Amino acid sequence: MQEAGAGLVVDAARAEPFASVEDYRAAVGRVREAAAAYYSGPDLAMDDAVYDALLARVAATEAARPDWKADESPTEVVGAGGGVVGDVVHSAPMLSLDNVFDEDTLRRWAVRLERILGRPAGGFTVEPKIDGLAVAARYVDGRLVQVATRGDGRAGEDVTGQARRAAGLPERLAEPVTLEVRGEVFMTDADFERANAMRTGAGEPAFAHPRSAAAGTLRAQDRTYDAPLSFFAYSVHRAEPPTVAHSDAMAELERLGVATTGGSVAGTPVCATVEEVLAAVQVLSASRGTLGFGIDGAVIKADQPADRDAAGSSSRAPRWGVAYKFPADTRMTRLLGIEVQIGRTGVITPVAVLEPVQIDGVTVTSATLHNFDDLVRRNVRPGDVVFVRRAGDVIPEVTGAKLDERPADSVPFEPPVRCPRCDGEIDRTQKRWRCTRGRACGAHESLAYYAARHSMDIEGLGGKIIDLVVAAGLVTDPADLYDLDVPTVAGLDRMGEVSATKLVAGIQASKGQPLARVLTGLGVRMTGRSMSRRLARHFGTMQALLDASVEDLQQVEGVGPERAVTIAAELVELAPVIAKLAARGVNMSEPDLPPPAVAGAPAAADGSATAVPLPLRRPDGTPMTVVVTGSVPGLTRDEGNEAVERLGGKSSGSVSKRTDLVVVGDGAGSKADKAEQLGVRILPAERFATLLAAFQAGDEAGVAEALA
Ligand SMILES: NC(=O)c1ccc[n+]([C@@H]2O[C@H](COP(=O)([O-])OP(=O)(O)OC[C@H]3O[C@@H](n4cnc5c(N)ncnc54)[C@H](O)[C@@H]3O)[C@@H](O)[C@H]2O)c1
Ligand SMILES: [Zn+2]
Repeated sequence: MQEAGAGLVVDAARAEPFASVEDYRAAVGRVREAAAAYYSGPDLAMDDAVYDALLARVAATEAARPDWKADESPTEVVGAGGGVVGDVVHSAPMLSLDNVFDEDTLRRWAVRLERILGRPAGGFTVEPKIDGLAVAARYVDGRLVQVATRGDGRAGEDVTGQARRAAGLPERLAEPVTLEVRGEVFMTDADFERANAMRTGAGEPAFAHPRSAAAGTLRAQDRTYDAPLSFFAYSVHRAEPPTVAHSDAMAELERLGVATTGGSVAGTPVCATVEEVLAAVQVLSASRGTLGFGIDGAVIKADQPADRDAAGSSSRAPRWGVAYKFPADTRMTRLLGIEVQIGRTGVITPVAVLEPVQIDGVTVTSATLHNFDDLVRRNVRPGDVVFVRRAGDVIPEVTGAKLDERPADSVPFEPPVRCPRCDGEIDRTQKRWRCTRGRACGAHESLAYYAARHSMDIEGLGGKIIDLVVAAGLVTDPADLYDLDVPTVAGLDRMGEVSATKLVAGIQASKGQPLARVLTGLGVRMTGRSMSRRLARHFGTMQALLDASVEDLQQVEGVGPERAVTIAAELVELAPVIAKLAARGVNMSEPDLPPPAVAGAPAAADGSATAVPLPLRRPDGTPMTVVVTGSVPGLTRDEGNEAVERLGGKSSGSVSKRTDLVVVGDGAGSKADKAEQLGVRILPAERFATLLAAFQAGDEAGVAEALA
């Protein structure tokens, strides 16, 4: 038997069965309630990840204790039994699909299909699994006469009135044919925005996310507004059995004027082998964030009618097709607060601070709320349970709130009245609010940060002078600094010729600073000094860094998916300033590190060749934690820390039991004492300088001696 629940059973292998029959029954009850809510309208009981996990545990329990199994278990019926049964009886059952969650299981599915057929299948289609609601649409003589939901798979509800408005489901076909089209009614991301604007305009609560918006709209009885809907077909049924391949039938449907999954931006490749299918699934998964509509997986189907006939279906799902589910991209979590962020150009945006939530393996702690209009329109409040979507490499967004769980004492967020950074006026004429001072709003802070000792280290460029040049309109970004000349600066209030000359010379001298400092100075969000150094060393040049993909960025130690996305977005935003800096002759590369490789020497983790193994590594290869205190001959404090990292260590500011080494130089204070108390190894600063010199010269014996 178990062909029907195959997908569930496979996933169940990873799920934990319930310990008691009571717990099992309670879970079945919760699944049924959730499915009923899911298929009947805009409200959700739980997010898909939680639902899928619960259902997997139900299936695991049934596998372990078949004697406990509930009648009509949600694992065995279409839509877990949650569909609303209507009075439109389907011409043929509308089934569910079995699920697979990884490549191996898909391969096993294909092997099983081949065994049933007694030969390899004659090709597969790979379609996007649209995250909407299934409907069947009947055309008689080319006219749309009836649209029904899936219901329990046997009979569904009549939704003709609302479905007629779905883009892609035309009133009339190009030819007067009689057929039934099946497909998914959904909302594109853009439709979702428009729908919520209409809804809140009509005084109704906003939808929480696109799928519930589509479900709510399709089943709305009396509509005071016409929220947009879309449709993609994924199958066609005619009176006579099919003779052409599924892919050809769909192309024909497209020609008749119906939108299909194959005609969408996602496309529907036809694949000869399972390996080709897997490659197509990969491509689809990678494009997930950029399609403009939500998908929750890929649907793989045997393309040939003969294969479909031979494979047949169980009562719940066909054997000739399967859904390759992608990890859920939408989760529910608590909105802890709303922060106001002011960008470099003065754009003011609300940012959601979230209770950490795992989305597709990434811990998400903050998300964009787009703009203040949206915040009002989506009716999201601090304290709400919200829906957070993270699709592909895009910055996570809050799509809406779960209104039935809103705390009684919640209050709407008060948008700022004046710019929170400079107290200036806010321009609210555009969707994206801006500080009227634009780039100048944050200029003081960003210039001070750029000039600071740990960044570009520009002597003489302190807060007062920054105020002067910003107020005079001479400088709004760091690149403008390099255009300052002595006569202009000398003409400023309280500036003499001498100090002007010194300042301009200091600014010009900073052009030679290494890339790591340029990066630090630019203040890329989610990077600090040591991360900037790691990025600079890994990529070597600014161009290589700008060209890096989000995946490339994750090759750098300490850069996870959330940080990589932010860094990539920041670099795009900074690109104009970076180009301006480069045009003014600011160095955009990291000086060569350790000397060229000697045969047989290991390559450094960052890809640069080293002659000598990194000395500040523990036996297991992880970096030693090193504190530099007091002065190291020939090095500034920052350079001392840079040197630690070059030598493979991790520099830290405070001494603890976990510190591996403390470098003690002249002027060292309490840190040296503490190191002694804790018994942490101490290296005199001169020895450290010798170590660095030996390392840079590729002198392995010298390195060993310095550390001895
Ligand atoms: N959050 C909740 O409370 C809750 C409750 C119930 C279901 N769900 C979600 O719904 C999923 C299961 O329900 P379901 O109705 O999507 O799936 P299903 O397992 O019944 O799969 C079949 C459905 O996939 C859809 N589909 C989309 N694109 C398709 C394509 N190209 N070809 C064929 N079919 C296509 C159709 O609607 C079809 O009816 C679960 O995985 C779960 O994540 C969530
Ligand atoms: Zn401002």
